[in-house]
Amino acid sequence: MRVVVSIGGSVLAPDLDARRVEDHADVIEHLAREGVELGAVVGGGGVARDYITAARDLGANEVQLDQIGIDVTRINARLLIAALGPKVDPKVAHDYEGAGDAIRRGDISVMGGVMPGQTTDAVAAALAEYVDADLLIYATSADGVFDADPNVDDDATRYEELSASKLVDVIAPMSRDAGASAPVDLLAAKLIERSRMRTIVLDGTDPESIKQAALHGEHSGTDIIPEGTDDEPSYWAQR
Ligand SMILES: Nc1ncnc2c1ncn2[C@@H]1O[C@H](COP(=O)(O)OP(=O)(O)O)[C@@H](O)[C@H]1O
Ligand SMILES: O=c1ccn([C@@H]2O[C@H](COP(=O)(O)OP(=O)(O)O)[C@@H](O)[C@H]2O)c(=O)[nH]1
Repeated sequence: MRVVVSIGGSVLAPDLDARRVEDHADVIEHLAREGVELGAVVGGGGVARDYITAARDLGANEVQLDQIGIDVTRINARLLIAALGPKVDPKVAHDYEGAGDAIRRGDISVMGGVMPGQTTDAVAAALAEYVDADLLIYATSADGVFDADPNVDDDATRYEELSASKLVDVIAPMSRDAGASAPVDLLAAKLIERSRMRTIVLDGTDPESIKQAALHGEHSGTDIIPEGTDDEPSYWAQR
């Protein structure tokens, strides 16, 4: 089974805490020991937002801000690599071929951002499509996709299940500025739709939830189900 996990910066690095990174690395290593082939994509978190805010005040344009964001995601990727054992590719992959090669030879590959105009959500969706992953997991700071921002609207309701095309509709009105918050970005939603990738969006604050979702499909977030697929995938039934 091949899984791509997107660990949002809000989950891995809201601030710098070695213990939190270690806990996520432990789960990734556990999954690898269970025979799961893994790509991990990490976001920029609070540090990226602080840099982006400061650079915006200094007059940087959105592409320059994205470039700063990408640099920070790659620093966070290095942090996760530092916490992972010998089965990780020690290089932060800067493109999908590099990540795919590492995953195919049995290493865990870690990526950050790759280009302006998107977020690491899109990187994770493209990597999942490129390596023909069985499953894409977004570990973010909200427990799934809601019909409004749950941190702002007390009446926001979580979708237990969404088609990819409905996901696109929910995400489309959200901001695309550097540092914006959304459970997944619009390009990611479009890539999930075209690749028909089975996807889970969950609260990754407790990394155990990533483990349960990857190994058993159990979680309390949102399932993005490819249209026309009703059955549970066979890799979960086998466990
Ligand atoms: N419709 C929505 N459903 C879920 N979360 C949303 C929604 N709209 C906005 N958000 C916000 O998006 C945040 C996740 O974005 P972000 O902090 O960038 O996460 P990550 O670090 O995982 O990329 C959530 O904490 C939530 O406040
Ligand atoms: O391929 C990428 C990945 C990231 N970013 C920039 O880096 C920021 C931080 O990345 P991300 O949003 O994925 O981090 P998170 O929200 O998970 O903290 C984004 O807002 C973008 O400005 C980018 O331009 N291209």
